[in-house]
Amino acid sequence: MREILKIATRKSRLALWQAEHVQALLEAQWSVQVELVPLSTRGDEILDRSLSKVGGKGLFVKELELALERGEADLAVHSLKDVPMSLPEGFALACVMEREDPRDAFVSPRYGCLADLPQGACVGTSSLRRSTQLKSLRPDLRIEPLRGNLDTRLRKLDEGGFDAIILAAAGLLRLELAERIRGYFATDELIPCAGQGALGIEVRADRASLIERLGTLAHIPTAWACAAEREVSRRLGGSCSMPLAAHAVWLPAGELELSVALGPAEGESGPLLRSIHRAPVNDEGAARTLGALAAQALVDQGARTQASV
Ligand SMILES: NCc1[nH]cc(CCC(=O)O)c1CC(=O)O
Repeated sequence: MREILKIATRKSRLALWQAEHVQALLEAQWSVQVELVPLSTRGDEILDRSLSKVGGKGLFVKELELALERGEADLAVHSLKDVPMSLPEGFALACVMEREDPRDAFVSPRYGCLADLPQGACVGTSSLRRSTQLKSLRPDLRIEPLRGNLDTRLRKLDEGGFDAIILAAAGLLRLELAERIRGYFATDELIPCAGQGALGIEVRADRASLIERLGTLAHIPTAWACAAEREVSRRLGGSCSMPLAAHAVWLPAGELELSVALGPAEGESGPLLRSIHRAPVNDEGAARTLGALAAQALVDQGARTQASV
């Protein structure tokens, strides 16, 4: 009988797309049958409050980890940016896959880009990272909360609640909603979140042979870039209540360039701190060292570290 592998996934259209993507790759590469186990998570259920107030990134992955723990699923496919910097004891990130477009996208029925928006226009986003960077680009804008899965957010835009909204391009591209994108923010203008656009596969840490086999899905340039980005967040005690942006790009000759930005904590005022670092990177350790340097530069500029989550 063929081996059966089960993928735990959230039920949103994007999560299901991502799980089906991994399902197709695994079925094509290994002689296995792959089934999806769709689950509801607290992050999907709580829609009326800002995520930073209700417990952060872990909300999207907790239920999936329970399914792994109970043996009801073998792997969980996550948007890497929703995965906490330190996984709970007993779990491991088996691989990071090739990144989709990491940029943030400008979505609007009327306007082509940020510069087109009239004075005081209303932009929807619930991401502190996006709102602090937007305010620094356009202090006049009114930024209003916008939660829910991609379809919900687009519907709220269509209902006329906002002049524009900002979404990760990756999600829109995966769901074939590219025609909604009016423009892309350059990654040094609106710096993406650590891991944006990449998928991570989580397993139980005791599944050594599964972890080894999943190495075939890994994309090393993405994995190392994301290792640098995630290290910044880990060093600063990253949770999503922290308006932290971290994005690394490969330069010719194997150099990695890491851009970071950190805004004031929610409800506080202060400057948007920024820093750029670059180093030759030949392994994951060197990528993390680059991340640690960038985190230290933010601390030197006055960033406070939070208790680790
Ligand atoms: N925070 C929710 C979330 N998690 C992953 C994506 C999009 C896909 C990705 O960045 O990998 C999104 C939507 C968004 O931020 O617009």
